[in-house]
Amino acid sequence: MTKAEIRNLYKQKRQHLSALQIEENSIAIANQALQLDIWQHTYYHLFLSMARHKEVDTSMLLHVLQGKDKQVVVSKTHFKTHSLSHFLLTDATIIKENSFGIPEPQDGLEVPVHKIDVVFVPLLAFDQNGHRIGYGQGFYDRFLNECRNDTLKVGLSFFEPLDQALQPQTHDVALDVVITPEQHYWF
Ligand SMILES: Nc1nc2c(c(=O)[nH]1)N(C=O)[C@@H](CNc1ccc(C(=O)N[C@@H](CCC(=O)O)C(=O)O)cc1)CN2
Ligand SMILES: Nc1ncnc2c1ncn2[C@@H]1O[C@H](COP(=O)(O)OP(=O)(O)OP(=O)(O)O)[C@@H](O)[C@H]1O
Repeated sequence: MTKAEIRNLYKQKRQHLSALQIEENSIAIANQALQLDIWQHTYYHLFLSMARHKEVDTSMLLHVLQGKDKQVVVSKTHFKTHSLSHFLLTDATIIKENSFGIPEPQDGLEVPVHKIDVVFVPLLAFDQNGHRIGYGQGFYDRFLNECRNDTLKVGLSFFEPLDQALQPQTHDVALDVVITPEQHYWF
């Protein structure tokens, strides 16, 4: 399968999930995350889910992070430059959905990328080497390239890895671990 075919297949697979499956699987992913050795850090980037695209619901993970008193970083999407800017999530942060249905902070304290210790990464599909396919605009490829080498990159997926290996491009940064409802994969 080509990258475009995989992208479309996994978009469809997601659209077939019911609201209950999304909720249960997202809880299972948050519980899997709790088992991992990833909680010794300070700054955690979390993507805020696009409900219309039936992404993993990260609100349970957000509660976990807040319960552990972590610094939570959320991002604003800049479609013109295909870039993200990062803000500390506080009680005062106002979150609004942009025109793509991505909840994002309006303003606040901007966090420099190099401070971020752990990044939870959205994806459509991933392979046995930790390579991922996203929506194809390179937002996370760019962001992960800016991160420190020791920043932990954690993918979240409703589905198990692809059988076929993806051909990585030079800008592709491999994930360190992917969490699915059933298990997790370190690469
Ligand atoms: N929650 C979340 N935030 C994220 C990402 C993500 O995958 N998930 N992104 C990861 O890189 C970036 C945003 N990428 C996006 C890419 C495409 C569309 C979108 O809606 N595109 C088309 C068609 C999509 C479809 O066919 O399903 C549209 O306009 O309808 C939205 C966001 C940055 N922020
Ligand atoms: N670090 C980068 N600098 C410049 N261009 C980049 C960079 N990373 C990715 N791109 C460009 O962005 C486009 C999309 O990349 P790719 O198909 O790998 O996205 P993806 O991993 O599927 O999606 P995403 O990262 O948006 O979730 C490509 O045309 C690629 O050349």
